[in-house]
Amino acid sequence: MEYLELLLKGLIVLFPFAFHWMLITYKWSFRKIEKELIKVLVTGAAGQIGYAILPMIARGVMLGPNQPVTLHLFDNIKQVDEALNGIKMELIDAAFPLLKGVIATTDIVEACKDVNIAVMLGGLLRKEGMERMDMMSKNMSIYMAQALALGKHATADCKVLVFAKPSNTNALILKEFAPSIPEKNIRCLTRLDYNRALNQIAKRLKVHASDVKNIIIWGNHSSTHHPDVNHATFTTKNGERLVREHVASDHWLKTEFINTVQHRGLAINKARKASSALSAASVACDHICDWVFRTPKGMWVSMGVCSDGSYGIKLGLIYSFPIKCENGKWSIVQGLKIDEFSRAKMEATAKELIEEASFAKSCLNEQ
Ligand SMILES: NC(=O)C1=CN([C@@H]2O[C@H](COP(=O)(O)OP(=O)(O)OC[C@H]3O[C@@H](n4cnc5c(N)ncnc54)[C@H](O)[C@@H]3O)[C@@H](O)[C@H]2O)C=CC1
Ligand SMILES: O=C([O-])CC(=O)C(=O)O
Repeated sequence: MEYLELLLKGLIVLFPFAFHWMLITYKWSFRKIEKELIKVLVTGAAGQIGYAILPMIARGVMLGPNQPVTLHLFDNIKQVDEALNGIKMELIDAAFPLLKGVIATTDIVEACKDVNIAVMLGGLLRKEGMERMDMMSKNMSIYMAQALALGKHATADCKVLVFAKPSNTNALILKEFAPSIPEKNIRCLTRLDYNRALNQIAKRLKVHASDVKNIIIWGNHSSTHHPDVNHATFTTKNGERLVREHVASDHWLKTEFINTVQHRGLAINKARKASSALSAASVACDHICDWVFRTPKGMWVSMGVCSDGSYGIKLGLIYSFPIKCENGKWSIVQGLKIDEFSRAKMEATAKELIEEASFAKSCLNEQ
């Protein structure tokens, strides 16, 4: 009887503590499920790629199925003001569970406010008869202005992915004019070239693209980039095999393969009379997903990043390298053997980037 009384008294004393503890654990378990909101800026959002990528981001393709997002849509041409609002209405109507808000604006400051990720699609496409240098100089001043706004208004660790061409050099300008954003966070997209190369090899070997890995895209996202298969492998029933040995045609690898990959964008442009929006949007999600989470074990991808001098590439150039990622951090895959053929191609594409960079500098000095 005494024991029972003692136990009862003990329970009465302990109950408020136990209840409090239960409340805290309950709140914590909720916090674990509810991830912090990520704000994603898409510039040039009223364009072709914008229309393809926005629903992908809202559906969790880029940042995972549990990640709530707010989308910041920016486009700067007056006529697109209405189009932007139309896209906003569509995004709302689709009722994506992860989409917590949409801002559609032609004001770059409002667009950049506190964004965690910036997908830079905005820019001028080269029209027929337009000089490449003309297109480049116009896009460079656009990137300078947007870099200033991003540097001032985005979050300090904002991750930036540049699409708009010349994408490596636009990213370089962004790096120069947004010094508050760590240079490790400024990238350009060469994943499309990478995936295109996987597909050409897969077709040749009669396997699926997902069975092929570790091709490298070196250099510029232009027709000088070099798709290198010297370290690439593919999966068979009997284990991994070297692509180069099984293709068994150096001639094909050095001519048709490279040429097809380098000019695939042009071929699609000719066929569609528009850029490769669907595939570009999809691989941009692959790029950011790998960057935020990780590249699968034993596998690398290609991304345009700021050169640290690896493989003899000029320090500071935005150049496509083999990249591994883990938990938001990335590194250039080191120690790969480079043959004479690849070395010459890597230098040629670096030379083009050096020329673009000095052209950019001269354009910006004139302003
Ligand atoms: N790196 C890559 O792998 C790829 C790059 N691209 C490039 O991505 C860019 C976008 O392609 P699309 O969506 O097909 O082009 P698009 O012409 O359909 O859209 C571009 C959008 O940018 C907007 N824009 C123009 N000037 C702007 C400025 N100053 N600020 C903000 N927005 C501005 C336009 O109003 C338009 O809505 C192009 O430069 C294209 O060449 C395309 C495919 C692959
Ligand atoms: O030329 C374009 O706008 C499209 C492009 O970069 C590509 O498909 O690789």
